Amino acid sequence: MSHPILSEFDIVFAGGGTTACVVAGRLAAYDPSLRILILEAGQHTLNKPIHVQPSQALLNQAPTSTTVTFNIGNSSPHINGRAPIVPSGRCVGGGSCVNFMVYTRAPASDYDDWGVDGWESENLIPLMKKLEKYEVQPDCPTHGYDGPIKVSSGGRRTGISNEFIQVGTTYHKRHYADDTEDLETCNTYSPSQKYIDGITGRRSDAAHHYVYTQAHNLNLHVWDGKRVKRIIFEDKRAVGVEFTSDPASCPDANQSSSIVRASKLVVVSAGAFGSPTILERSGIGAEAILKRCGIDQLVNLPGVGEKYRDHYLALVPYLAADEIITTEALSRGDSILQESLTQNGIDSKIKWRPDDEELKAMSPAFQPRWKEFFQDRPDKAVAVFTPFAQYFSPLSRPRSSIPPTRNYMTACYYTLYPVSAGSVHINVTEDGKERMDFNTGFLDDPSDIVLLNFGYKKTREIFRRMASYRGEVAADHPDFPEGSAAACREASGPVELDAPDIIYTAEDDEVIDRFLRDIVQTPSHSLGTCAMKPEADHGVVDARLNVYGVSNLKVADMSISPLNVGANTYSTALLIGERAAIIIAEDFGIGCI
Ligand SMILES: Cc1cc2nc3c(=O)[nH]c(=O)nc-3n(C[C@H](O)[C@H](O)[C@H](O)COP(=O)(O)OP(=O)(O)OC[C@H]3O[C@@H](n4cnc5c(N)ncnc54)[C@H](O)[C@@H]3O)c2cc1C
Repeated sequence: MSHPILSEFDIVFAGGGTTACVVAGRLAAYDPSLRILILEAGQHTLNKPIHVQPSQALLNQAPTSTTVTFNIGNSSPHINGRAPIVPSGRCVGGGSCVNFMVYTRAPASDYDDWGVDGWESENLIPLMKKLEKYEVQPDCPTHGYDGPIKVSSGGRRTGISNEFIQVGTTYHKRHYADDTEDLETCNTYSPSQKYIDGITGRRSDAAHHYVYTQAHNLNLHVWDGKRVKRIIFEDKRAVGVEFTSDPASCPDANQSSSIVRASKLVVVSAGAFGSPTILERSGIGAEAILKRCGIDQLVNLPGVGEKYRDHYLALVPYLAADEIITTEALSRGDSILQESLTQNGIDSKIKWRPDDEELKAMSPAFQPRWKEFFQDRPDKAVAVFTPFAQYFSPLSRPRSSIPPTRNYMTACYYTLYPVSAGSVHINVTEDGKERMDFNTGFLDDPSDIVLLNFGYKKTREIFRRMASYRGEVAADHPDFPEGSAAACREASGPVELDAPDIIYTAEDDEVIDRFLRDIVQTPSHSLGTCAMKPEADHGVVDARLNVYGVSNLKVADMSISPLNVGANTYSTALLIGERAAIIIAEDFGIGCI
């Protein structure tokens, strides 16, 4: 089939999300004569309130939203037969323009664990500093102060964050620190900072801070609403990209294919879902998968689409006192205080590690994982606990009606290094249509439910001691048997700090596990499907991000992360972008700033 050849560029990016914007923006600044094209399935984000105003973040996840893709996983018995939904960004700037702006960074040792030349933490820390402007506190040695990405408290803090810290440092007996994002500290209560510009109150995303700032550069092009089908090769050398209009973001556009040529490089940067599927459509992947889709194999890389990883999130709401400040009005669409426009409702947290007593109280199914992975690594947290100052129902339980108007607070906790892993591949249905074959792997390994179970109990103990606690939202908690000491109900106030912990029976534990398998969901931290590791170890790209077996083709986004990271993933996506820009500049002999 022949396609019209539109044009030629030096570099073409397949996908224009977080990492692509960092790489393209940096390269355009390093060498303004480079002809760069970004092909992005979603639409432009420039100055659109839904993307720049923090309080509107959740609107991107409304059921009718076209700014995210709702990736639907296969149903699994480990989550009670549910087909989980994992949103990912679909717009210029990708996840960075729709995410929840929670600022966390992985321990430096996570990057050393990757074991990849040039990606050791000592090489990456200068890049972490280069990318950020830490507005919270001056003179912190691991933070940056001149970078494009602003980090602040978001201004006004919601009422419950101090209560969470107060109970954490007394009842939960952990210390407090102003900053636990120094790449080392964990198990310490702290404020939670945000990817929000403290001066303008706007979201700090990759599109506005790397690409739209280069608007004067006529060699940097962004074509939105363009879905990349595959990479075009000549003798295993990537020379171009075939694309159509994206049917979701441009439903009325002509769907015929076009080709654009890349004289120097194609960078696949379509995220943990888009990147492996573009490679597979281009003939790069496992033989059996390509064969079932009728695609001729160009390179046998069985690692493509494998080892999908995420974090596991539970959202458990509580009733809260009438007099506190929440962001409840935002979710109801009520008129809100001007200061709340720059909020995301998350103001404190702990990156938690269990102590001996807590470990003893958990099911022994977690012990081998603790010993093998966590015990001797004091900088690795097992989960993040954070209070959210409004009602938040799990993705799996859409409520038919808005909950009664009153104040709520939600315990959000997510586990950081689950053992379970999944996969992302293409498949073709009987009617010849392509669909994604996506296994999340959620809770496949028995050790993973243990931490979620204990997280429910521990966050409940913390929440029921917070001054604003007024009981549980029973419909969104486990349905404990009648007479259980754990039964959920409305309360007139908190229990005393030294009140005894709730005692759960074996039957209660089963109910909690069933509940968690019903509600566990993604925090949208998908990664790992085009891993940067040796080819023999099912790797897809080498240390310089080159796809094995072909030339002029790199992958740069969260899909290259060879292992999970102990943090929300925007920080790592930005970091991969900064490192990729340097690698490409070096390949091209361009000096970097
Ligand atoms: C709803 C949500 C909330 C999150 N909250 C937080 C948070 O609070 N804090 C945090 O640190 N992290 C958060 N994250 C995670 C973080 O934003 C992501 O890890 C990060 O943005 C991923 O960057 P990426 O470059 O790998 O992929 P993306 O930013 O997803 O970019 C991939 C881009 O490729 C495009 N694409 C895909 N396929 C194609 C194709 N075939 N053709 C053309 N384009 C294609 C997509 O439209 C997308 O724009 C959140 C993510 C989401 C989705």
